[in-house]
Formats: sequence, C-alpha cells, structure tokens
Amino acid sequence: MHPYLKKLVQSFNISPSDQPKLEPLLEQVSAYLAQIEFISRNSRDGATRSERSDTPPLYLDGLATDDHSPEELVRLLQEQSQQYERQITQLAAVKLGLEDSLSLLNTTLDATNDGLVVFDKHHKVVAHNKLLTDFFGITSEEVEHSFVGRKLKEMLKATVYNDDTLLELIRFTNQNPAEKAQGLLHFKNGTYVECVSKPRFLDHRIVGRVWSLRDITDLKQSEEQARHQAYHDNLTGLPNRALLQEQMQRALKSAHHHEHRLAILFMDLDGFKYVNDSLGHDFGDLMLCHAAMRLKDCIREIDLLARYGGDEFIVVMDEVTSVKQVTELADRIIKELERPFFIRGESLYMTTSIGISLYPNDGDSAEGLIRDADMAMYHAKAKGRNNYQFFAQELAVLSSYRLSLRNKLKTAIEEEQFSLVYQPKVTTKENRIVGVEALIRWKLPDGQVIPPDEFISAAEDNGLILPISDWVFEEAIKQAKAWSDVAPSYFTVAVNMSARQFQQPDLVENLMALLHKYELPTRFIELEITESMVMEDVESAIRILARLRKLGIRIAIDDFGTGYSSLGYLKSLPIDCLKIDKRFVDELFKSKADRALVSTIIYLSHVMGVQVVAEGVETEEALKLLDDMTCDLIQGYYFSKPVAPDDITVMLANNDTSEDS
Ligand SMILES: Nc1nc2c(ncn2[C@@H]2O[C@@H]3COP(=O)(O)O[C@H]4[C@@H](O)[C@H](n5cnc6c(=O)[nH]c(N)nc65)O[C@@H]4COP(=O)(O)O[C@H]3[C@H]2O)c(=O)[nH]1
Repeated sequence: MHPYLKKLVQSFNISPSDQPKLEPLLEQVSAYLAQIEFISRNSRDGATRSERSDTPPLYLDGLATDDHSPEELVRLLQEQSQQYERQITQLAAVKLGLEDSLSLLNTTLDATNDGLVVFDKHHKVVAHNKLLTDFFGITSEEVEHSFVGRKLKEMLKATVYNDDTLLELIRFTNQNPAEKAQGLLHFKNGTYVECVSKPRFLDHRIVGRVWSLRDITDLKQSEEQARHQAYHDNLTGLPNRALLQEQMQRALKSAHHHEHRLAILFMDLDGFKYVNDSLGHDFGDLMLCHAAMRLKDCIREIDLLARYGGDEFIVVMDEVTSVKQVTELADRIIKELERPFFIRGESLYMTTSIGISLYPNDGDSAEGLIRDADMAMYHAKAKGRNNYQFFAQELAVLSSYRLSLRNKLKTAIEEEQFSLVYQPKVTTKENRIVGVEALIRWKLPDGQVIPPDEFISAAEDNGLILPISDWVFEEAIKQAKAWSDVAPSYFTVAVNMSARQFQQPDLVENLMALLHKYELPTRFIELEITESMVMEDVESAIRILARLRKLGIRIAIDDFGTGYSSLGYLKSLPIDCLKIDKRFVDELFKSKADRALVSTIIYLSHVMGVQVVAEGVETEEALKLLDDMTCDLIQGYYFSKPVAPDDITVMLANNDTSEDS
C-alpha cells in the first residue's frame, strides 16, 4: 500500500474490517498516485520536488499535498474516488457488453448451419464452429493451422480427387485480400459445399477474413434432377431433343478431332398415329416405351439414342468404320421392330422408316445432319415404309425445289394462275358419265405447268392449301351449278379435300354457305377424302362425314388400299363410294394377289352398299376385267383424260342421260 494511503487509513481511523471494501478503490488510488507522482516531476514551475524520502510530498495535479489541509486532501481524494467509481461502472458496462457480444457470437457460430472460421489479419484463427471441423473431419485444435501447410493438404483429402477449388480460393484470397472469393467444393462423401470467403473490415482497414461453408447437396441434387428432367423425355427416359443437340455437338467435335465418322439414323414409326387413335394414347405411350427399349438393345454403348418427337427417334452412331456397319444397324432396327409387340393382351405389329445421313459426307452441323436424315426418312416412307434410305443430294435439290414452289404459290392465287380440269367417271358397262372429278392445274406466267402432286403437299406444309382449297371449292360449285341444268340428277362433281381443310372446325358451315350462295343442291357434290385423313382421328372423321352425308353430300374414299385401313373398319365409315387406287389397277394383270385384293374390295363394298370406282383405267383389257369383277365405275385415260369444263359440257350433251344409273 502506498505510504500516503497508510497515512490516510490511520488518520481517518478506518477499521480493519472496512479496509477490504476499500481495497479496490485504494488500489486504483494507488495507481493514480503513482501517476501523479510522475506528473508532479514536471509541474508547472518546473521544480523537481519529488526527492525520494520516506515521506515524499504528495502532489495532486501539481499541488503539493503538504500545502493542503487534510480536509482538502480528503475532499480531493473523494472527488477522485467518485470519478474512479464512475469509470469502473462504465468499464463494467463495456465489459458486460463485450461478454454479451462474445456470447452472441459463440451462440451464432454454433447455431448456424454453415461451417465458419474467422481469421485475424495475421491468419490466426479467432473463432470457428463445430460444423467447420465436421466438414473436413478435423479436430478443433487442428483448425488453428488448418488453412496452411501440411494440415491444409490433410484437409483437402476430404474433397474428391482433383478438386483443388479450396487451394485455388486460398491462393486467390492471399493475393487479393480485399476481394470476396466463392467456390464449390465436392466432398468425397458426396456432399457439395459452397465456400465463401470475405474480408473483415474495421475502420476501412482489413482486420482479417471470414470463411463460411454451406452444404448445398440438396440444392445441387434438385438442380441435377431439374437438369435431368429438362434433358430427358418423361415417357421413355431417353435423352430428348435438347440433350441430343448438345451430345451431337460434342460427338461432332470429337469426331472431327479423331477423324471419326458418324451416322445419324432418323426413325419414324409407321402408322403410329393409327395405334394412338384406335387404341388410345395410353396404349400408344406403352408402345413407344417398348419400341424405345428395343431400339436401345440394338445400339452399342458408345451410340446415342434420343426421342426426337412423338414417334420419332434418332440414333447417333459413333466411330463408324464402314457403311456396312450402318446398314447392319438399320437392318437390325427394322427386324427388331417387326417382331410383334405384346401389350395389354393385344399383339401388334409395327414397322419403322429410317433415314440416314453421314458425317462428314453429308455435312458437319448437327441441325444439317438431322435435317438430311429426316429428308431421307421421308424418302423411305415414300418408298413404301419399313425400309431405310441414305440421304442423297438429290433429296436436298428436291426439297429446295419445293421451297421455291412455296414462294411462287403465294402469288398464284392473287394472279389467278390456277384452273380446274375435270375427269369423267363412267359406268363400267355402258361408259355413261355419272360424274366428274375436279382436278386443279397450275400454270405459271412463263407457261410452265406444275402438276398437283408436286405443289399440293408443299401448300399443305405452309398452310397455303386452305385458300387454294377454298378457291377450288368455289370454282367447282360454280361449274356444277352451270352443269346442273343439263346433267342427269345422279351427276356429281367430286372435289378433293385436303387434310388441313378436313381439320377446319367450320368446314361444314363454309361448304354449306357456298352451296347456298350458288343455289346448288347438295346432291351434286361429292367429297373425296383419303384414308390417312380419316385415320388421323377416326372418331372425329366419322362425326364430320356423317354430318355432311346427312346434308346430302356424297363421300368417297380416295386412293383406297394405300393407307393402313382394313376392310373391317369400312363398315363403320359413313361413305357412298370407294376409289381403288391406280396402283392396284396397274397390277391387275401382273399380280394375282392384287387381282384377288381388288376383287375382294369390290365384293365387300357391295355387301356394305358402297359404290366402287377403279382409278387410272387405261386399257380396254382392264375395263373388261373390272367389269367381270362387277366394278361399278371407272375413271381413267381409257375413257378420258382430265379436260376443260367446256369439253365436259359437250360430253354431257352426247351422254346417255337415262336415269337408271
Ligand atoms: N397415269 C394416269 N393417270 C391418271 C389416269 N386417270 C386419272 N389419272 C390421274 O390420277 C389422278 C387422280 O386424282 P387423285 O387420285 O385424286 O390424285 C390427285 C389429288 O390427290 C391431288 N389433287 C388434284 N387436284 C386437287 C385439288 O383440287 N385439291 C386437292 N386437295 N388435291 C388435288 O393431286 C393428285 C394428282 O392429281 P392429277 O395430277 O390431276 O392426277 C389425277 C389424274 O389426272 C390414267 O388413266 N393414267
């Protein structure tokens, strides 16, 4: 105790029991006295009055205590002690605040879902939590040295091989202490951890760094799941169009690099629409899954199989060494799909048409190769389905021709480049005209005539078929009205209906409006629709046909025998006439099977009360045979080619118009 304090205790007679209470204060005072003693040496008058003796003079703020009475001294000391008490109270509050902050920090560190470690500016660990040690499988003691040297290597062992993200992050933060750094760590136990490192600032100065680690495995997994869904077809689980594009880009790059060849096989199931329409979409879905499985079995590990669209699949064959290898795969696929499918107790047959393009022969872009294979697939369909065709440049020429046709078609209607010709339909026995078929002709301003087979499908593709069909209908009805006065009552003008037109919801209303406009009785009009148009949606087709028929319009099925229809379904169709396709008529003398087929079609049609017309009859021989087979009507060059309306008017005038037809 300071000698003056001793003196003080003695002079104020402070009891020994009270002395401990005063002790903290006395200690403070003692420290203070030591301080003022130092100050006193530099007192205002500069005199050094602090010669060391047993009772050196006491100075308070430069005032020697010897100069003051004890009362004054006590007052001064009391003032000082009060000041100390205030300071102590303040300090205690600050300490409490600090303790509170520390406890808050510790609780926060433990409660957070992130692994945290806080460093000071000397890279010393200031704080960390348990999660951090869990992530790396280290102890709390090891954290101290964890981010440097050998320990860091140990710690990195927790992440997957070759994931040196953490190392990179540390390097980056050492070089850029003021920057935030962020990375994704992949741990051996499968977890994905997002790692963020931020500098700590105090008064605009960097005082250290905080590292936080967050387990984002769930997020990553749902991301993966979303990615899988975005890139795979829900039904078959196969890669979809988007993934195919990506994978093809990669395969093309690698093929270019390694000088490999690729083959793209574009497959379209034949008549799948029929399965869907007749057996339902659920059944169709099952069929697609089965087909996908079979296709998968046909390809090698390195090949890619994707679902491109409804019933379209694509195989990208990698490392192709020969064309034979490709044709073998195409054959295998065709055979594999030809085997019957047994689904829900039904056995079904399915075939496929395949178009093939080759890299680098046919191009080097994914889109181009797919387009070429698609074109070749259409060629395979045209060749009778259930076969494969390689892309050939001629197909591209054909396709660009179709494109140029489409552009020219746009002006054809406005410039009245279309006209109608009419081909008579006559009775097989007497060759009496019972009707005509209206056939469109397109003559370009330069005199070039383009046959309908060439431009109708192009017009179907770009939607121009609708205004063209409207024009044909109006023109044919106008002409039928002109003939209605001279023609017998059974005379009909048949008009070909386009697939798009058949799908128009206001088809019946539009047709009736036109008939009304030209005051033509409905019985003069016959609509020719193809089997495939009916098969698109059998139920709705039946509904529309029944409505038209009820209004008195005749219905004929055109090109019969070329589609997928069976004779069986004919009985459910509300039709008046069936036209046997020219292909069968051509084969009458060449193929016994076709002859038998034509005969059966005629017989069954009659049983069902449907009239039969044979198309494309060119010879007397064919006419006679068809007559023997009891075919009702014929149409073909034998009697007349399609001719101008005036020629028909003349024919009608010379026609036997007896009403017994
Ligand atoms: N070699 C040969 N050919 C014969 C003989 N008899 C008739 N033909 C031809 O066979 C086609 C019969 O018409 P389609 O089967 O309805 O087949 C038509 C029809 O599907 C479509 N088409 C024609 N006009 C129209 C139309 O106005 N609208 C729609 N949507 N399609 C039409 O174009 C197809 C072809 O029409 P066209 O070229 O006029 O060809 C016509 C006709 O000229 C014959 O004895 N020998």
